[in-house]
Amino acid sequence: MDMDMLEQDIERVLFTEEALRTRVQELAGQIDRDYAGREPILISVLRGSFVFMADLVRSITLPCTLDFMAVSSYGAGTTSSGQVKITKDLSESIEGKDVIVVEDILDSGNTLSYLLKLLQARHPASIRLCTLLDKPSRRTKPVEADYTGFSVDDLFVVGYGLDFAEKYRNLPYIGILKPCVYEEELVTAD
Ligand SMILES: O=P(O)(O)OC[C@H]1O[C@H](OP(=O)(O)OP(=O)(O)O)[C@H](O)[C@@H]1O
Ligand SMILES: Nc1nc2[nH]cnc2c(=O)[nH]1
Ligand SMILES: [Mg+2]
Repeated sequence: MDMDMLEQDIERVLFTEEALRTRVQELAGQIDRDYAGREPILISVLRGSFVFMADLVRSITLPCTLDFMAVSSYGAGTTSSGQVKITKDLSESIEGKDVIVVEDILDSGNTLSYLLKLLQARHPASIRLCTLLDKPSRRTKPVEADYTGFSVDDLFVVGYGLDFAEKYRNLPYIGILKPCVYEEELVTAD
């Protein structure tokens, strides 16, 4: 599947490459100011946040370190199973550190409420959440981000790390899929 074929599945672009670049740079600027004199550790929640993380850290000018954690609750569909699975834990201790959790999207809050609790129990000096996208209307768990790129309506979005059935993560922008794409996937899944 080449990029042209991926593009054909997109109904509408919500955030262009340019809009994402500008906003990610602004978030990095806020983090630079808020953490001046400190050395935060940024934790990317895989897989969705890998593109955002890569762009964000390259715009942060402070010394910082990185780690990765893999969590999954969506399976192949567009709704959360509600069960969060840790498929890869951190490589380093976060005790006494200033942690910034980096996510692509905050939706029901299931993933983050589970993860933030788990990380709090490891006694970091501080913990903040930076999410590129927030869908506040979908929240079932009380999670709030400290840094938010954009708020979005209740639409299933793909691209810039975000997938549908593991595809579309490599699109450089964020958009919504044509309804026929979901229908095809449902037929294939039967
Ligand atoms: O607020 P929630 O309703 O929990 O949804 C948000 C989470 O769902 C997606 O991850 P997913 O579990 O699909 O795994 P992925 O990152 O590997 O795509 C997304 O990357 C967030 O981590
Ligand atoms: N790709 C994708 N994953 C999600 N996980 C939670 N919400 C979303 C969404 O809108 N798109
Ligand atoms: Mg994720």
